[in-house]
Amino acid sequence: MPYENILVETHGQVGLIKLNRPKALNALSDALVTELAAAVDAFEADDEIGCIVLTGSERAFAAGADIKEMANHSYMDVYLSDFITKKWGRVATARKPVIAAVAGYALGGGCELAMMCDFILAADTAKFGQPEITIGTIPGAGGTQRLTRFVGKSKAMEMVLTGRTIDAAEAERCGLVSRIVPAADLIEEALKVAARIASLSRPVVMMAKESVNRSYETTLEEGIRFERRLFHSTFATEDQKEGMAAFTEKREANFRNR
Ligand SMILES: CC(C)=CC(=O)SCCNC(=O)CCNC(=O)[C@H](O)C(C)(C)COP(=O)(O)OP(=O)(O)OC[C@H]1O[C@@H](n2cnc3c(N)ncnc32)[C@H](O)[C@@H]1OP(=O)(O)O
Repeated sequence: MPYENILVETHGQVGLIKLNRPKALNALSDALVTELAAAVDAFEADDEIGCIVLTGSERAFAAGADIKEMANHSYMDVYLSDFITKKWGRVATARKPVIAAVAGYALGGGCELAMMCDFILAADTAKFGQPEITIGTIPGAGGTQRLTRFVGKSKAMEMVLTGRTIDAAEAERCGLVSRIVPAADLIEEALKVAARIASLSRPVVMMAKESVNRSYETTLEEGIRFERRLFHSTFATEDQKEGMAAFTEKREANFRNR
């Protein structure tokens, strides 16, 4: 599929998706979100790819849903089409790991998109916020739910009720991002981390991701039971045998994703 609003590259076993509407600060138009979902589908289906990096430009990861496109939607338009449809959430349902590499603005749907990824690497220029309240609406792509789980009720409430934007340092302090890197090194660092993940056992990486994600959806007791079952399952893989043999034999593991 030819893309007009994103750029897609492969770097070894890493798939890179770059949002590319520079004149609109990567505002998430319907066309862009459709292309993004298709690119994630393609990387998920590609056996060569073990990890995905999602990024924007130096100025903006994404400045939110496309306000100009949605401004005149009626209630019936958004209700009947279930606006913020399933394709918005495609990143969140990816089974392969997805890293958000965020520089500049990640606002509204942009912040929500970053939070759908498995973790966020932030450039020192990154700015996060949910400013929907300032344009007469509320977050609609998971912001009130995911942000609260990341940063806790008090900061999420302040951000959602005032639209206040936080910088990279505050985002790191409150656990929204895993770490901050200089803007000039962001993509290189994200690709390096992604390549490391992609070099590990793919099924075991997927189990680890699934288990961490379960912690958001269940009780501690159920989550620990779920983790134990997946932990047991790793012993049915060839890669667990290879990984532990390689440790014992003091050599690099050669995972075969089996
Ligand atoms: C997912 C759901 C349910 C909701 C949402 O996401 S609602 C959107 C939330 N986001 C926002 O409210 C942020 C809107 N943008 C801004 O506040 C500013 O653009 C800025 C603070 C990010 C940057 O300001 P700056 O002065 O540096 O740049 P601008 O001249 O304002 O923007 C450049 C260019 O981009 C267009 N733009 C920016 N954001 C959006 C957007 N979300 N939707 C559509 N277009 C956007 C902006 O209009 C301008 O283009 P023009 O010069 O052609 O008007």
